[in-house]
Amino acid sequence: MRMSSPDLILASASPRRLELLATIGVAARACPVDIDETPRPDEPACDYVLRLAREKALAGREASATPLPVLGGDTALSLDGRILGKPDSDEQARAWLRDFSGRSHQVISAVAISGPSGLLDACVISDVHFRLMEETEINAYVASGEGRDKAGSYALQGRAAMFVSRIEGSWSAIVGLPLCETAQLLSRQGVTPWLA
Ligand SMILES: Cc1cn([C@H]2C[C@H](O)[C@@H](COP(=O)(O)OP(=O)(O)OP(=O)(O)O)O2)c(=O)[nH]c1=O
Repeated sequence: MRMSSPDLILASASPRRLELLATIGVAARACPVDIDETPRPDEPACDYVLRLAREKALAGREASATPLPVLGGDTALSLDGRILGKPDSDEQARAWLRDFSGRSHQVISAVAISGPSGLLDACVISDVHFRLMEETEINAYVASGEGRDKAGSYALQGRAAMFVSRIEGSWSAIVGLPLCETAQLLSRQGVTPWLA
């Protein structure tokens, strides 16, 4: 992989989006930003993740002082009109997984890229169906710690794949960054390292 010259700045503290970008040949340099992630009253989930992705990209633009494009992303879940981010506690994670058991919820993922073409963004909604889970499985999964820093308290790319019987949408969006839409936005910002 090309390590010396990044294609863009990733306004994120999480290694996951860096790894996802690397899978499509994009080298990013991480620039962590700190923004308030509290949803506004009655804010629709897509509006919420788009707002946070844009705020991350703009905060990254200010913090990094670089001409490179700056990418922000955000992922949250929607279930019965509630927006779920990362769990506050193991107890909350267990309660959420009980809610997911035997039904579908939505994962909403946004990307925003600040670059020469302005601030471009996209929001992707995916349906994730969980099979019925036993209480012992839920307890063991939460105790594994895998879901602690993940939206909705699970990782589809990890052990939680055991519980997900089907998805309708974008796998990469569910695990943190919609790569199809990201590549299209990057092209519009003049970044196409996969063509080199
Ligand atoms: C649903 C799901 C989420 N996630 C992750 C993706 C995101 O990293 C995280 C959602 O939190 P985010 O707030 O979107 O991102 P982050 O805190 O990891 O990184 P930053 O804010 O610094 O950019 O949940 C998975 O890894 N797998 C999954 O199956």
